[in-house]
Amino acid sequence: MPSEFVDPYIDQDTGILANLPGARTWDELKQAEGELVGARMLQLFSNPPKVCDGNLDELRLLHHLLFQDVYAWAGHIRTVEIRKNIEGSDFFLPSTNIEMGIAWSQGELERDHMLKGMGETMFVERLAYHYDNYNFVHPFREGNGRTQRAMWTLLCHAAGYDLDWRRVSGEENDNASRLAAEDRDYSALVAMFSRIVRPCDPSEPFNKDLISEGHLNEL
Ligand SMILES: Nc1ncnc2c1ncn2[C@@H]1O[C@H](COP(=O)(O)OP(=O)(O)OP(=O)(O)O)[C@@H](O)[C@H]1O
Repeated sequence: MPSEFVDPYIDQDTGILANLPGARTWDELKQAEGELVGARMLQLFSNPPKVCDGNLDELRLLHHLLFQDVYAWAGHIRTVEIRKNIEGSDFFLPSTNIEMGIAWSQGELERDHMLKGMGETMFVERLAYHYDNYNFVHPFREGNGRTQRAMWTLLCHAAGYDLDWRRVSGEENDNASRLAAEDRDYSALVAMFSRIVRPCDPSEPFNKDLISEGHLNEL
């Protein structure tokens, strides 16, 4: 009989993700994550990286920067298979294919010139497509959404658009992501991004209002 799978990221004592702040319940962990990752998010955008092109090293750096106070494995790709906590939902890309999956997704972005030089309608459509590609890989055991929101915010700013995540709920983002992943239907992601993109001058610093309320951190 196959032995039961034991998730090495879970502390067998508490039953939740092993974590550096010492949280012992999911609620405690969510609160600690919110505070610690929120502070790191502000730090990231007070001195943003000059270049962002969606490669795996960059995602790992962003994940490490954001989650270093919470998880010992911050910045490391997952070694287990994961799916959304919905019964019957598909697993994300197998962990052994993560490098290949991000390399492919990044190649797609390069073919689209990192979303540069596009009018708003085209920009939003292509962003939805690429967002779904990265979503499907889910490189990390936890924190993919926040890492990805930081990445897209940086990349889109360089392409001439800011994203106002304050106007998105977690539920809308999850539902739109699920529709794209399961049915190849990008309409809800397109609607979401259409509502939150704003043209910007890439040579100007980030608009502080878009970052300060912590919506990049917790939707
Ligand atoms: N069913 C789904 N299929 C594909 N992607 C999904 C699905 N549901 C949610 N997502 C995406 O996965 C992200 C969440 O991944 P994960 O839980 O690893 O990240 P997080 O940073 O911990 O959470 P959050 O994004 O909620 O703050 C969401 O932001 C969304 O983009």
